[in-house]
Amino acid sequence: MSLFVADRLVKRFGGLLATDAVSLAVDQGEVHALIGPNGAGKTTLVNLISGLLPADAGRLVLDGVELTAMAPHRRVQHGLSRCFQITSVFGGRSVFDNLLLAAQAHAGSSFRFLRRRAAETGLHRQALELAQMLGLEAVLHRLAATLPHGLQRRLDLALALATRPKLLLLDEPMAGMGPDDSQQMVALIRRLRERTAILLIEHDMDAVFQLADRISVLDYGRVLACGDPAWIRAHPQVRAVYLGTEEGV
Ligand SMILES: Nc1ncnc2c1ncn2[C@@H]1O[C@H](COP(=O)(O)OP(=O)(O)OP(=O)(O)O)[C@@H](O)[C@H]1O
Repeated sequence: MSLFVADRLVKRFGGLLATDAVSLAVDQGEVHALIGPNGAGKTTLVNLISGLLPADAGRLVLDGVELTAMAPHRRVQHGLSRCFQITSVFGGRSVFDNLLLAAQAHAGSSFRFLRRRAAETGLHRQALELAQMLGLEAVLHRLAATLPHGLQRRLDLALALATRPKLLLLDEPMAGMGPDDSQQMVALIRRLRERTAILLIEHDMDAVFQLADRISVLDYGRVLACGDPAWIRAHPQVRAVYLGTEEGV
């Protein structure tokens, strides 16, 4: 059984059917990419999954738990995390403080029964572990706002991971990056799949084809095709949708 299932999701904006009975599954350890031309409905779908938008119909299930009617923060408690295109770091705090605050926010009551000192040590360890995982050890004491773009995006990712997600929604992680930063991000995301399944929305087709185990193509709010990268690359309708755009597959 799949870790995550979206089943026949529907979202209307007035007369526009932005999400037209979309079904999608993500397996444990999988990177599932969602691609499609501008306006295809990718952002709407991710907003339905994270709970920012209510669905008009359909169901969402993560690890056997029905998320459909849950508020966004409760979905996070049940293992869904989202890394936004917009940065969520506290610019005026150090990288380490950001990581510590995120670990603390998630730990919440789970450290309640530990003595204060033990709780602090546990949180410090988690913050350092996140820094190591994302290659941020060298900038731990820098103010987050002074980091170059690529490192800020990595910090964003570390903050999303602090909630120990089962499924991570990654919304254009390569946006605004040059080729070097993008390549480093690809390597990082590849390592993350050991920790969490990933639903990746990305316009950078090189990154998508390097990372995805499976790709779903959205067009006019519907899933046009879903399959492994080789199959998608050869799919005549997918090629037709992308033909003539810079994102040609
Ligand atoms: N809040 C809204 N009200 C009305 N229409 C909306 C709203 N949000 C999105 N839409 C419409 O729904 C359709 C899907 O938009 P969406 O932003 O989900 O596409 P997308 O695939 O994410 O596009 P892009 O790649 O440009 O981000 C578009 O026609 C868009 O204009």
